[in-house]
Amino acid sequence: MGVIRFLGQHKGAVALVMLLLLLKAGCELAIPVLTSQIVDVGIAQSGVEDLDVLAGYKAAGVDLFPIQMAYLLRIGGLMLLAAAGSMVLDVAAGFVSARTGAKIGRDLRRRLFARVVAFSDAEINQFSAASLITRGTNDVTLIQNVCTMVMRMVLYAPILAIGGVVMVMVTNPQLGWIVVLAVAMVFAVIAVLFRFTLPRFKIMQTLIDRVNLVAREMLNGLSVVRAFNREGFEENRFDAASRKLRDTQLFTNRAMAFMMPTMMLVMNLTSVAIVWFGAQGVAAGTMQTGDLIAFITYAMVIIMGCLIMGMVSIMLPRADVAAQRLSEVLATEPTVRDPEAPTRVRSDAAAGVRITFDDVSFRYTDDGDPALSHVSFTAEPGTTLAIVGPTGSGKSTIVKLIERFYDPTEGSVTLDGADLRALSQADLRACFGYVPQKAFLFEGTVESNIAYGDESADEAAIRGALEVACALDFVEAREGGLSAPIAQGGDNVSGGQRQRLSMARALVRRPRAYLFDDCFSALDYATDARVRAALPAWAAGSTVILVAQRISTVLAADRIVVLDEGRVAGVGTHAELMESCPEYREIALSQLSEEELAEGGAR
Ligand SMILES: Nc1ncnc2c1ncn2[C@@H]1O[C@H](COP(=O)(O)OP(=O)(O)OP(=O)(O)O)[C@@H](O)[C@H]1O
Repeated sequence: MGVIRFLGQHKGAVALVMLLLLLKAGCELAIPVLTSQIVDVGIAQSGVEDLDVLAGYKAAGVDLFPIQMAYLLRIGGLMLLAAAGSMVLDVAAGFVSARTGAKIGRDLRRRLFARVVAFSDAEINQFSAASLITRGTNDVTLIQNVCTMVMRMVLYAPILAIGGVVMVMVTNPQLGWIVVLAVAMVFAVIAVLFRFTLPRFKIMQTLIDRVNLVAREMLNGLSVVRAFNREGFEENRFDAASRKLRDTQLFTNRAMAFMMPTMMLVMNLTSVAIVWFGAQGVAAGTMQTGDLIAFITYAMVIIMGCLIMGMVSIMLPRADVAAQRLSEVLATEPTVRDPEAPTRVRSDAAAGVRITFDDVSFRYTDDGDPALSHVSFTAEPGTTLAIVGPTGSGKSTIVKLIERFYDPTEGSVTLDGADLRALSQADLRACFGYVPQKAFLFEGTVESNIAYGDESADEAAIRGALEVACALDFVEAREGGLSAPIAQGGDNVSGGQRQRLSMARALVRRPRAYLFDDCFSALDYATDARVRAALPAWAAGSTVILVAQRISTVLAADRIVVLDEGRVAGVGTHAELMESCPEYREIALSQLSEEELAEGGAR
C-alpha cells in the first residue's frame, strides 16, 4: 500500500514504536490477570477455601485476613505500576509516531515543491495550480495523519488482539466461541461500511480540488465578477462544488457515526453472553469469578483490536488515493531538463549573445495547432531585434522558447551556436534579463523586488535601473522610497508602474541579453519613448529582443521580425519592411500616418 511505503523510510522509528507498544500491551494485558487474582484471592469468599495456597493456612488455623490484605496491597501496587507503565509507554509511542508523521509530511512537501518548481507551464497546466495546492496541503496532511495513526493504532491493534486471544486460551478456552462470534460480527459491520463508504472516500480529494479551483478563480477574478454583477452566478458555482463535498462528507460521517453504537451493541451483547454462560461455569464450580471478569476484559480487548484495524482499513484507501495523487506529481518528469554534461556558457561576460532560431516549429499540445511554424532569424550581439505581429501570432512564444520554458517541437534555438538543450537552465537564464508580458512583483519592498534580479546590486545600481525604466520618480514620491512596501503580486501599484518595476528588475542584472515581452504596451507613449531613449546607453553591447504591439516602439530597431499566424512574414529594418512586407505595412499604416512612418524610417 502507498502509505505504508512512506513508513518504510523510517524503519528505526517504526521499530521503536512497535517495541514501546509491545511493552504497553504487556502492561495492559497483565491488568485483567491481576484483577482476577485480586477477586479470587483477595476479595471473593466463595471458593477461597478450595485454593491450594490458602487451604493449607486455613487447615493450620492461621488468620487469613492480614495475609489477604498484604496480597491485595501487593497485587494492587503491581496493577498501579502496570497502569502507570502503560501510560508512560503510550505517551512515548505517541510522541515518536507524531514526530515521524510530521517528518513524512515535511519530506513530502519538500519533494513536491522541488518538483513543481522544476515544472514547465505544460506540467503546471496538466495538473492545474489549484490541484497542486490541494495535493501539497490537504493530501500531505492526510498522509501524515494516517501514517501517525498507522504507527499508533494499526501496529498496536494486532498486538492487542493476538495477546487477548492468547490470554483467553490460557484462562478460559471454553468460552472462546463467544469471542469468535463477536469478532465475526465486528468484521461484518466493517465490511458493510467499507462497501458503501469507500467509493465516496475516494472521490473526496477530487471534490476538495474542485472547491479550491472555484474559490481560487473567483478570488483572482473578483473585480471582473463584481464588474459584471456575476456574484450570484459565482456563489452558485461555489455552492454547487461545496454542496457536493458536504454531501459526500455527510454520508461518510453518518456511516462512521452509525458504526460506533453498532460496535457498542456487539460489545455489550458479548459481555452479556459471557456473563450468562460464564455464570453457569461459576455455579458448576468449573470457573473462578476472577477468571470470568478477566475473560470479559480480554474479549473487549480483542474486539477493540479488530475494531481499530477495521477503522484504519477504511482510512487507508483514502490516504492511498492521496498518496497516488502525490506520486503522480513526483513521477512527472519535467519536459524541460538539464543535460548530463552541460556546455558551459558565461553569464557574466560583458558582450551580448547571438540568439538564433533555426527552422523552429512549436505546438503547446500534441494535438493543438502550431504556435510557430518554421521560424528562422538571428539576433546579433549589440543589436536590437524587434518582433511584431498581430495578437496570437506567436511573439510571446518566441521569448518563452529563448528562456527555455518550453523546448521547440522541431528545429533548434541556439545561444552563441550552442543548442539551448545542451546548456544548464540556470546558466542559460543567468544570461537573460526577462520582462514578462504580465508584470509580476513579490511581496516585499521596491528594493527587494529590484534586487530580485541581482542580489548583489547596491543602491546606486538599483537607482540606475529604476531611472532607465522611468520608475525612479514615482518610487521616490512614495512614502519610504526604495523601502516602500509592495503588496503580494504588486497589487498596490498601477499596471504601468508594476511594469516599470518589472523592467528595472531585469535591467539591474546587466545581462548579456534583454528579453522584453510586450512590456512597453503598458506604458504611455511618452514614457515608452523615454525608456527607449535611455535603453541603448544602459544596454550597450547586449542583445535586445523586444516584442511590441506599437510600431513606434520598434521603428529604431536594427532588425524587425514580422510574425503572422506563427510564420515569419518578413525580416528587415523598418524601411525595408515597408517596401517588401505587406503585413508589416498594414500594421504600420493602421497605427501611424505616412509622414510619421517616413520620418521614423529615416531615423
Ligand atoms: N499555454 C498555452 N497553451 C496552449 N496554447 C497557447 C498557450 N499560450 C499561447 N497559446 C497559443 O499560441 C499562439 C501564440 O500565442 P502567443 O502568446 O505567443 O501570441 P502573441 O503573439 O504573444 O499574442 P499577444 O500579442 O496577444 O500576446 C496563440 O494561438 C495562443 O492561443
